[in-house]
Amino acid sequence: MSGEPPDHRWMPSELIHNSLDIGLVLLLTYLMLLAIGERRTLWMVRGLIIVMLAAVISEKLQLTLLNFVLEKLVLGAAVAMAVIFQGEFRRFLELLGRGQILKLFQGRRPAPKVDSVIDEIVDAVKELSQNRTGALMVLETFASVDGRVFVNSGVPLDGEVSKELIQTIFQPKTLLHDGAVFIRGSRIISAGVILPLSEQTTSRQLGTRHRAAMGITERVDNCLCIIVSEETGSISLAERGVLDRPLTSSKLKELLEQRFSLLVERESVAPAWGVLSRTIRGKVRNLLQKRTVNGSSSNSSEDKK
Ligand SMILES: Nc1ncnc2c1ncn2[C@@H]1O[C@H](COP(=O)(O)OP(=O)(O)OP(=O)(O)O)[C@@H](O)[C@H]1O
Repeated sequence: MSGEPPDHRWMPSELIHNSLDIGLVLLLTYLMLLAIGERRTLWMVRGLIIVMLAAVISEKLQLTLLNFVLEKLVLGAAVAMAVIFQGEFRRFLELLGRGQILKLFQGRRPAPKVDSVIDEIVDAVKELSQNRTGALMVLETFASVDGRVFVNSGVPLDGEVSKELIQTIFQPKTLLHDGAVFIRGSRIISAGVILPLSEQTTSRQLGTRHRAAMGITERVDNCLCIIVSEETGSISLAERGVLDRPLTSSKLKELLEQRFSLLVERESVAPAWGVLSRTIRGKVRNLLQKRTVNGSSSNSSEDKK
């Protein structure tokens, strides 16, 4: 009869059906977690699952307003995560399509540890200093550095930070030894980078390598510069336009552990966040530039009139 209220009681078959449904969703989620395999990302996915469960419970308890809010939250979070983890989704779907889903259960290349990245840099600096090989390194810290601040962005490398790679780059016979190396997290992004020089008057001992380190750190707050002097082998660290020198390698390690560790962890644990934020910032910048160009062209056409 159409006038009868709907029966909200769960039938056994409905219960079995729902359990199967939930079981399959959990299995799919588990496979996704294996595909993602990063600690902070796992927390985010777990957070989403908790919100989803809360939405289901609020629906069962007929808390209409709460359920409405939670459903919208789940939808928004799911869309955001699809954007953030597009790489992981692609990997998951690729493995599924190729019938290689078992690969998810095999170990992934371990993310580089913060300490090991700093150790590699400090070991390289120590040897460069002992051999009196000049070196200049820009290290991104708490946010990404806009490459346009460099006078010349050098040669792209995108290699894992290692003592051997850093030492090789700065050998005087290599084509890349002139200029700075740019390090983001555990990656050497580029070499042969030309930095803007500082206008500050410095000690006569300090030439353009040190002025370049001061110049970039004056302009960019979220970076550090390590300098190894070719003349004296002394180690310096530049931050916000100020040189801390001379440093021992153990002091350098201590300073890097205080300042550099966060970024390395961020890049190795949740690389997708970095990519997403850079993409969004790039899009906003392009949009603003377009608006400025449109604004100035419409102004000039009005002027002509
Ligand atoms: N603007 C710059 N950006 C990046 N690297 C630079 C820049 N200017 C100079 N360099 C690097 O510094 C080297 C020259 O160092 P210079 O001798 O002038 O400096 P310094 O501060 O006295 O260092 P050192 O103590 O090693 O001699 C260049 O060969 C080049 O590799």
